[in-house]
Amino acid sequence: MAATSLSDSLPKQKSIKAVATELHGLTSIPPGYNFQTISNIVDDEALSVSEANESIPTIDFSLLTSSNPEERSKVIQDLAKACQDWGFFMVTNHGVPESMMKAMIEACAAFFELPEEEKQEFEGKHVLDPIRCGTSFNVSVDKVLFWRDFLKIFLHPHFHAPTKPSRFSEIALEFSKRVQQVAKEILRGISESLGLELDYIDKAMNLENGLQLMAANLYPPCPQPELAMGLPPHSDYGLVILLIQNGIGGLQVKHKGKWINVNPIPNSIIANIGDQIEVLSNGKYKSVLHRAVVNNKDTRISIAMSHGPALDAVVSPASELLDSVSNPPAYMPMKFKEYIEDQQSRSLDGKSALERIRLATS
Ligand SMILES: O=C(O)CCC(=O)C(=O)O
Ligand SMILES: [Fe+2]
Repeated sequence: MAATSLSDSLPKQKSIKAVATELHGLTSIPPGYNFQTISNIVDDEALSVSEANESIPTIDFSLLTSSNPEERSKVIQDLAKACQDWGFFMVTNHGVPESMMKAMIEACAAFFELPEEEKQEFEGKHVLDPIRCGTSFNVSVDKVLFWRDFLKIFLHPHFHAPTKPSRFSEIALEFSKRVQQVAKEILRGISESLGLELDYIDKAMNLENGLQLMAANLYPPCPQPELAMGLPPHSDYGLVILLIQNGIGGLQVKHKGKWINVNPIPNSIIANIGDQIEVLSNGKYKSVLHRAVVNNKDTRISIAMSHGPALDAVVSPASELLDSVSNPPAYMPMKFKEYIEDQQSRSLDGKSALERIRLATS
């Protein structure tokens, strides 16, 4: 007889879509979704959302591929500044057609609309299963449930897609190729901005076999948005993450101790630096805490496209950037696959995965 794990014997956690539908018309959330019960007071400075009209910087992607050396060097400087000061930026003129971004969002919306039994076919068990849908973050360890359903798919080096809804696979294949080109060009720019060879990251991280992952997130309207949380503060694994959304806000970025609402320029793509760039740059570019808050009116969908090293690549600070006296290595080398397994199997908690490989440098 096949061994059953504990999670197999527990009742299945309902999707937030199903919970929100059942709540329709009610004014309070089930107690298990109250994020306030676990957020600690020290972090509550974190609850203050900046009133100032601050905005994450913008990078004009078309200049990254410019043949004019002055334009290129200017945008590399802008990129360096955006990575150092914010870790987040909006990418404009990226060349991914608006119709393709819309089609991808609609395909994800249609997936979440599937009957619950049909979605259950894609309920992966292991964090490295190539197609995995579920709710919250990791229900076997989450201390409270998050107001979020997700669909995670590995798109590269091997392409996977759910067989339903019917055009999902076709749309995802086209979208993933276009977005991967944008990510690769940004990573060339980041290499250059760090003073490394243009293709340093490409080679060192074996991007030919790099992991591209789609994480589609669904956040239905919530009757008590101030008590619930879509995704708690976290940084992302990977090198660079490119995110699109269905025009509804909810992403907040922590900047200088305050949460800043991200209001993207229409049709831009939001980019952020992942933990593996923090390691590779030896902390010069830091992955930045962000979270997804929910609202009581609109269903929000976001799609985060994560671009990482090959699963078996070992990520360590680039030796070219190190100096035994002034810049000793600040992170332990770690295989990307092991990093993902570690980060995804615990509860999502700030930058705790990166903390575990940080070295004392003084
Ligand atoms: O929904 C969002 O805007 C954030 C999503 C996110 O941070 C993630 O999927 O890692
Ligand atoms: Fe994230």
